[in-house]
Amino acid sequence: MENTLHIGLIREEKTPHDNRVAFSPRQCQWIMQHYPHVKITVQPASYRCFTDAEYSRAGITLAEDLSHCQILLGIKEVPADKLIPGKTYLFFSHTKKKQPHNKKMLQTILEKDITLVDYECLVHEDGQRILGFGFFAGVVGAHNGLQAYGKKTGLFSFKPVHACHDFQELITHYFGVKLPPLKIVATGSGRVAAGILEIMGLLGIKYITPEEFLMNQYAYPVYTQLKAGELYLRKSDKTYSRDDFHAHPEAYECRFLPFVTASDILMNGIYWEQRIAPLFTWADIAKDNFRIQVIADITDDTNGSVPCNIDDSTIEDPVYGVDRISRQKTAPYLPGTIDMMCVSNLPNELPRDASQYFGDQLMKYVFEDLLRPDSQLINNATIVKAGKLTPKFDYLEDYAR
Ligand SMILES: NC(=O)c1ccc[n+]([C@@H]2O[C@H](COP(=O)([O-])OP(=O)(O)OC[C@H]3O[C@@H](n4cnc5c(N)ncnc54)[C@H](O)[C@@H]3O)[C@@H](O)[C@H]2O)c1
Repeated sequence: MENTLHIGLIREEKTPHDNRVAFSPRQCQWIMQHYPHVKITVQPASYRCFTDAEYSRAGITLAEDLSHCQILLGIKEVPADKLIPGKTYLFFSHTKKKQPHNKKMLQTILEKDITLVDYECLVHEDGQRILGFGFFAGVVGAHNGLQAYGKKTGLFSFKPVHACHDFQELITHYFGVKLPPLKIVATGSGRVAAGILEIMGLLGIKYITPEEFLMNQYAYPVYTQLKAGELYLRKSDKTYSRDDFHAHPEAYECRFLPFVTASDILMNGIYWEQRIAPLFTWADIAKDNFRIQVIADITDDTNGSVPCNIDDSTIEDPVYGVDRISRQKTAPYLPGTIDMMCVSNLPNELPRDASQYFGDQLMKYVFEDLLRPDSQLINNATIVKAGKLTPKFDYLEDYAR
């Protein structure tokens, strides 16, 4: 058919290889049934969370050569030598903050007359991002944090999430689990926080208001959640306004400190940047009354909102210790350490569910726009159009040349 729109799902070539994908086999099937002029081709990959055979069984064509496709969908950055001239690419480019390691890629995108639409820049009218993997980062991070506490105390044990086929298997794994009394403080209110709360619900951990959490002890596991409004107050008048906080975070102080003496585990899911005050300081960590033993820093900024996040950890080896006095990295689970879970690619432990969720959001809120010749949503997220920086992103000129 002449006006067929060919979409390709590219193989993730960045190393280490990412196992996620923009559409599952069933989602590809659904799209082709509902949009007869759209045809999807999948580039084979041995490490993708859905196998080539699963795409084949769903009736999706697999092909190494995607040169017939107008639109190519990936997840992570595409190595410069793999970029096909003249195509429209969608992926997380990590270029809008002039990230040095992606400079060469952006230069090549300009040279090869490519159009780059960045998933991160696709936003709803109120400015909220449409696409993200935060929910499953929260799920996996909360699980890993609990697992670390179980290992530290010797009180319980879970299997790693990446050993589960999918989220459904993880849920089954939780049946009959009885956790000891413990107190968890979770921070944030976005997707990551929603994932943390999902695990709290699945394990029957009871919600307690922040005020009660600080005052009481419980004979069963409990958690509280601190959103930005509970975490930060303007120094001048002790109030909180969301817009003002987003614009002037440096004018706000952090109110987390009382929770360090009342919690066993911190699950950190806030949005953070340099101008935002950290949750506590090294001096607080060294004090005898610092009760937190395990920190699942899902936000995961090294030396960021959690000062004792001094390094990234990996899915294979997710936890390290930090000595509270010497501030040095140690083996985990020693007396006197805080045990840190600082994995930056948590959704890769549940790639099938994370991909499926991503594809759902893409289908619901972006796909129709992608098919239109002139969509405001897509235009706003287009960093490069046919080899030229768009006006919104022309501040990247010096970085890209
Ligand atoms: N470790 C991992 O694998 C992993 C995976 C995904 C996300 N993350 C990180 O977790 C953190 C939270 O992610 P998320 O998916 O929950 O984000 P989100 O976009 O769903 O939510 C972010 C929250 O921060 C608020 N926010 C947005 N802009 C802000 C600003 N300028 N100042 C203050 N607050 C602002 C929003 O209102 C929202 O409540 C991010 O730092 C993200 O990078 C880590």
